[in-house]
Amino acid sequence: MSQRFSESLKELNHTPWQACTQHRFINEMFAGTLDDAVLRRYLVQDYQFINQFVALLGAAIASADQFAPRVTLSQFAAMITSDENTYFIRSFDALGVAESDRHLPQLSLPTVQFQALMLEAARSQKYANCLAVLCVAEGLYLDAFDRDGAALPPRFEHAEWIHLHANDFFRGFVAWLRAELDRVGEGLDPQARAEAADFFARAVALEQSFFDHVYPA
Ligand SMILES: Cc1ncc(CO)c(N)n1
Repeated sequence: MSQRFSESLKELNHTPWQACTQHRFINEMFAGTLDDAVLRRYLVQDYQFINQFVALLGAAIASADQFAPRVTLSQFAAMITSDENTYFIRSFDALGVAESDRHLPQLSLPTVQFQALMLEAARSQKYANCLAVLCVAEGLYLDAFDRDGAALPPRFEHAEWIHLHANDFFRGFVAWLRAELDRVGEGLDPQARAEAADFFARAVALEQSFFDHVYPA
């Protein structure tokens, strides 16, 4: 009972969580050896993920129970829609991504499924469900990209993506998200906890298929 809710969810999903944090995509990005075609597919699909992700942040802001979490979530939304958004645009330019693929690409199955999961969490209007999905998306990326003592690769498309998910602001936000899921989880009845746990598990599985699917079969 004393275990943190956020920690217990991570442990329950340990196998797919670890498959993501040790994924070849992350390793190749750190090594600077990632195939441009793989990165292009990833970024084109991820920009569509981010679109719905910002909407999920909006739903978390709307369903939060206090002003303080609204402020923290809004500040994170500000980062995503400024520094992270311009990273995508500059990377699309560097990788020669066509205008149509930036704004209206053909969506892959994992992208469609992830968008649907985020929309479902948003529409539930339950803060805990929104937090569960946010905790996966950001917590998993922190665990994947925040590697002790690892040098940044030379190209900005690789280095900046790593840095966006391994800096003090991001570390602080993920620590806050985990504590917030613990706090909100405390007040839930068993059914609502199970519902949030289910969102968490589905999000982890989708993170894995998202990394997998940018590689040719
Ligand atoms: C699919 C996916 N999950 C998480 C993140 C982190 O925001 C991202 N950019 N894309």
